[in-house]
Amino acid sequence: MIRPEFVLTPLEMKQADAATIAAGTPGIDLMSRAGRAVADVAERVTARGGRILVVAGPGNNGGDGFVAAWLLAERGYGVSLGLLGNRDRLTGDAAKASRHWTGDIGAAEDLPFHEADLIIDALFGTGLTRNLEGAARLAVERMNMSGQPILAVDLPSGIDGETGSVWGVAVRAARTVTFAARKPCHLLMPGRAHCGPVEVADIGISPETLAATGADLWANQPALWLGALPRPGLASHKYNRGHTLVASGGATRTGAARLAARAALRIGSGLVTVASPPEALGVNAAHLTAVMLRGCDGPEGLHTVLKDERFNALVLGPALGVHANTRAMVAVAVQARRSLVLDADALTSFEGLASELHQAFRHSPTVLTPHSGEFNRLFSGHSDILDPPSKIERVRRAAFYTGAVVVLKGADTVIASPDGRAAINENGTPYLATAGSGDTLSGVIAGLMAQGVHAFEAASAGVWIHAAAGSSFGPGLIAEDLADLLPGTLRELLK
Ligand SMILES: NC(=O)C1=CN([C@@H]2O[C@H](COP(=O)(O)OP(=O)(O)OC[C@H]3O[C@@H](n4cnc5c(N)ncnc54)[C@H](O)[C@@H]3O)[C@@H](O)[C@H]2O)[C@@H](O)CC1
Ligand SMILES: Nc1ncnc2c1ncn2[C@@H]1O[C@H](COP(=O)(O)OP(=O)(O)O)[C@@H](O)[C@H]1O
Ligand SMILES: [K+]
Repeated sequence: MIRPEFVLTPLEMKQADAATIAAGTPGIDLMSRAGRAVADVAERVTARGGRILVVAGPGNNGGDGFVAAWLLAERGYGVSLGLLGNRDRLTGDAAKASRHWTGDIGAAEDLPFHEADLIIDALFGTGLTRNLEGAARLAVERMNMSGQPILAVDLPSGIDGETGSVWGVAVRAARTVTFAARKPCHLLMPGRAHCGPVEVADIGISPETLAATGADLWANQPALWLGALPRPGLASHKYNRGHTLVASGGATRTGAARLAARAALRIGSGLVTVASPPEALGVNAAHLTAVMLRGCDGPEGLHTVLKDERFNALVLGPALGVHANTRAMVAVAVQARRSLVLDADALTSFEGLASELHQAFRHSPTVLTPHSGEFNRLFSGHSDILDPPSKIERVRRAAFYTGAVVVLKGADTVIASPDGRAAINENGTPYLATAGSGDTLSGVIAGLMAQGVHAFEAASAGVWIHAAAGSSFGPGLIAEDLADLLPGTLRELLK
């Protein structure tokens, strides 16, 4: 069984470093292994004898750079090293590492970047806490302007390790080597776009040590939830594969619900019904086949429909309309304690009214699927939720506040549970940015919950499967395609 991949914050990484050192591995050994891993990648991508420039900073990231520089010189490369600041100011392991380097030391910003076959960026790693200015900024700008390939040590300098944001300016790396585990910046935008492919080098920090930091953030990959995916048994029948109900908008706003409904059916919900306002029954009937249809007039109608206990998962929101009636339907659904996915209008209807959702979902499995516009509208005025610089923290706080699993969609979708677990998704494609794609996602998640998958696993699996389906199609993707791409994606996953 493949382990789910932990993503460690810089602080947790520091704890794991410290624990490893306390258990008997000297810090300089960790640095030597880190530097060697960098040298190994550099060697792999640069022809023997090529010109390599190492840009070293004043902390331990620079220390890794010194190790890589002397190893590469030993292996026959033409290595030049530039340091930001003064050699005498280096301390600790970085000072120790620098003693191996017997060549000249130039100024970081003055290296002949255009002549490099490879630039190694060891300026800053996880220790960066303020904007790049002066020589540091110049060094980064010149590296980027050179057009030569840059190998980033741990992370591209100028990127914040925890949030993935840019401290004024940041290296655009061709590839990145990080140590022990990826950090949030390798998955979150814009950091991810600065990294290129990221390799994780083993520097002797054990998986147990990583886990002991209490990390509860993962890369959203099948290992995180594959075991929770439903597989129908020999004796399964449609009634024990769940029944998903999707509320439709009015007569001119019915497509979104059908997209969600078809996705719920494709992901394996045994039955799916569209709950339609009376005036939209005709148009819905004209477009539905395997998906069933039922009249449902507003909150009272929903209350009546939900008397049938077999409807065990609900989608509310896609094209439902932004008004008090939508809020009332959410209240009915919460009262009925069904698995619930709230998207689009069901979220926007609570603009400025998020306090009505405080702990509203703690008693029933609920997933909220806002994009960033919906998220900001929903929590407007809640600076404790909107202000943290880390997207992960914002989503976690929204989950704590509402008692729901929250999926903040985008190129770097983050899924967080009220219990603190969180995952970052990375298998999407910009072709998913198309009308109705989010409606499909809500159907996928609800369809999984209908089959008994817990909210966090349903949300994480749903996001990944939706993204994999979209990625398998690529250019020209429209939301109508997505549901029909689910079987291929599922087939791969479940084989
Ligand atoms: N034992 C460990 O902790 C290990 C750490 N490793 C490396 O150590 C790195 C972290 O090292 P550090 O914590 O020393 O941090 P960094 O090396 O990332 O940077 C901190 C240094 O940069 C300076 N600085 C910060 N912002 C600046 C700015 N805007 N302008 C100019 N100077 C600035 C700080 O004063 C400090 O000297 C990791 O990214 C990784 O590369 C690896 O060697 C593996 C082992
Ligand atoms: N650049 C991108 N890369 C990957 N996925 C994306 C990107 N942009 C949007 N998506 C995904 O596309 C979907 C769009 O959802 P949403 O904005 O709700 O669309 P709609 O309201 O039209 O249904 C989400 O799953 C989101 O994560
Ligand atoms: K770096």
